[in-house]
Amino acid sequence: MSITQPIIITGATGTLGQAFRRVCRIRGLHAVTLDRAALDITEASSIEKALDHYQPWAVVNAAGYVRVDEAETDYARCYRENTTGPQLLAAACAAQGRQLLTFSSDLVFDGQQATPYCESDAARPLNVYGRSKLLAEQAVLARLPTALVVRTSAFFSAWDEHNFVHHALTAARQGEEFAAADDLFISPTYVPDLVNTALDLLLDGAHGCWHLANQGTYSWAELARQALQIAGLDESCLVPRPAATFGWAARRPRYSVLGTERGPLLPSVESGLHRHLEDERLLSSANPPAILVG
Ligand SMILES: NC(=O)C1=CN([C@@H]2O[C@H](COP(=O)(O)OP(=O)(O)OC[C@H]3O[C@@H](n4cnc5c(N)ncnc54)[C@H](OP(=O)(O)O)[C@@H]3O)[C@@H](O)[C@H]2O)C=CC1
Ligand SMILES: Cc1cn([C@H]2C[C@H](O)[C@@H](COP(=O)(O)OP(=O)(O)O[C@H]3O[C@@H](C)C(=O)[C@@H](O)[C@H]3O)O2)c(=O)[nH]c1=O
Repeated sequence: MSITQPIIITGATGTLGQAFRRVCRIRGLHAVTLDRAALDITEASSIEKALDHYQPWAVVNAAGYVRVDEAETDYARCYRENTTGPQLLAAACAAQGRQLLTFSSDLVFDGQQATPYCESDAARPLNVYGRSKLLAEQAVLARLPTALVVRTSAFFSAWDEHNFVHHALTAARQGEEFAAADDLFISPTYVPDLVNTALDLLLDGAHGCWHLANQGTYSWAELARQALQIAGLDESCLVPRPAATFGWAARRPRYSVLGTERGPLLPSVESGLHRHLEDERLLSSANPPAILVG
């Protein structure tokens, strides 16, 4: 790669896209984030135009369709954004000799296992979103075997408000009840850890499927409880409930904890929660560090 060539990041308006922009800035990596208008991943001509214009050494696909329940009925859009998009990106990167990093999910698994899922474990999704992600993995690696496909899960970060931990903390601070599933077990993932490690792997030329999530097995209710405990908030607002009582449209695996046969690369969930709360404190202070803002 030439140092004048950037990384281009799709999905500029989303949680992951914004986190990549921040981390690249912090690390001094030359990166350009592109929103849907600048690069629509479902349009081959839009991809080609962006690649020709920026001549990136790598493309990070942070775009996707994440509304797991709506996907059950909005499946055409879900497949277009989660499967067709990555497939077109992989074909374009293969044609032009560029590297690609794209993201998949713990929801490719059916939850029948009782031990953490590794990269080589059989994937059998239970819902439309999970199927769209599994099809994407297969399509991407078939077209571009050197692509880096990262399976990850259950984002949390203080860098935006669109996540479960933020909602739990906000409810507790406002003295409102917060119901959380106590029978779905997941791998919560602190977005800055994910982004830093995914970039390390990309820079190292890693390829194939990797599981990246913070270490620990949590139900959603346990995740909320630990966040409240670390924040020193009253836990009485927390209402642990079985998932079946939420009336979600999409089935979810009972257990989708991500392990890895490549060696764990991310620290514990507890460490991520401490840093989430520290970031919150810094961002709400009178003079937040410039590097953390925007
Ligand atoms: N959130 C989570 O807990 C997890 C997420 N993931 C994966 O991480 C990725 C990012 O998720 P997250 O940041 O949470 O998602 P967000 O919903 O926050 O962001 C999705 C982004 O994708 C963009 N986008 C959608 N369709 C297109 C398109 N056709 N062309 C260009 N951009 C498009 C959206 O743009 P616009 O604003 O225009 O709609 C938005 O910027 C996804 O692949 C998701 O499956 C994996 C595991 C867990
Ligand atoms: C808002 C809220 C959610 N939940 C549950 C529902 C859900 O299972 C979980 C998180 O809610 P969400 O709908 O945000 O996430 P959900 O769609 O289940 O989670 C997934 O997102 C997709 C994109 C992924 O790829 C997965 O890794 C996973 O994180 O927490 C509660 O228990 N209480 C609440 O108040």
